[in-house]
Amino acid sequence: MTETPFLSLRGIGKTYALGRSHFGGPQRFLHAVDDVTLDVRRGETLGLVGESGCGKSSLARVIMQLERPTAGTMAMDGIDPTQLGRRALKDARRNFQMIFQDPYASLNPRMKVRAIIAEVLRNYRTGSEDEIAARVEELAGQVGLGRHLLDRFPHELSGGQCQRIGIARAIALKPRLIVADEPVSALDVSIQAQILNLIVRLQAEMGLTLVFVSHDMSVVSHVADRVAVMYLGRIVEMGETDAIFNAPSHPYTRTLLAAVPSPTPAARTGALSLKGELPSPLNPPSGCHFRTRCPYATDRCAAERPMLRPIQGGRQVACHFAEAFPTNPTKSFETVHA
Ligand SMILES: Nc1ncnc2c1ncn2[C@@H]1O[C@H](COP(=O)(O)OP(=O)(O)OP(=O)(O)O)[C@@H](O)[C@H]1O
Repeated sequence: MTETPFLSLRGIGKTYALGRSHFGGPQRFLHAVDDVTLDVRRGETLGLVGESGCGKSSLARVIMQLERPTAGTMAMDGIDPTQLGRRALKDARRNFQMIFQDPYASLNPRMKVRAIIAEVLRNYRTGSEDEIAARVEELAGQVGLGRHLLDRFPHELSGGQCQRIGIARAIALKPRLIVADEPVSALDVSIQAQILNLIVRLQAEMGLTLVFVSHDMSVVSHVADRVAVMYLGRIVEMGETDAIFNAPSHPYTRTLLAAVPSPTPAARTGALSLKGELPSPLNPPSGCHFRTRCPYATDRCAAERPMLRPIQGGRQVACHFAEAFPTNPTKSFETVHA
């Protein structure tokens, strides 16, 4: 029997209504997330990658129920959180927490670290004041935050230390799922590995299901079991991390891998460089959203949206020509339309 995934998204969409342009005309809608279907297994780490503006954060916020989806259904540990009222949603939130990109912005500057971490525990009435105080110390130890820092204010701490506080808050209620939205991209490169290692260690120790959002393929390769690549609101490729890195199938995935400084040699062979600007999500190209930047696009790509579908090698790809692309990356792309 196959295991029920911890998180299931089916046809999830998030559309923002933007009002009319300066010149009048019809109301404009921005499809930040467009028909996303995916599963995340219990205890698995799914990396969500794509360039800025592709909808990663919008999808993360929808999963966290910080925003409601405008289309589709979802299930989290068997319940559909979009159907919960405010009180039930607050209860359910114990089980899913978020780590934010900007560690300073997500912390109250007027509170000491001890109170910042305790706040989450008090909100959920997890115990007496003594128990909460003890739990704060325990959490500080778990995330590698020196106890002497608990009586400081956020502005007295480094970015890495602030992110450790953000992580302590996220794990305080022993959640089952964490969504980490670019958790290291605001940090010094020298600190990034420490924070990544901390997240990976906690994920393993706590058996967490983790959705890890990043624009950086090399960061994702360190943490994710599987990777979903997003482009203009849609998933274009999804599969095991090794498979994606060793033999990326979608032309967009290849362009992302080309930007990775020291990828596996196999991934680099046949890598493409991205041409042109990201089209406006207000007016995405017809058919395949990627076609305007794809060297292999044909008339079919403008006329027909490629759906995400399984191909050889245990991955799903949204490209009409996925089979034609060499799974052996030492073969050239020029063979695609030969
Ligand atoms: N509240 C909002 N109202 C209107 N448009 C929005 C809103 N939030 C996001 N968008 C738009 O939705 C699109 C996707 O944004 P989103 O932040 O989800 O992408 P992203 O991949 O996470 O990018 P970044 O890494 O820059 O945050 C962008 O065009 C963005 O301008």
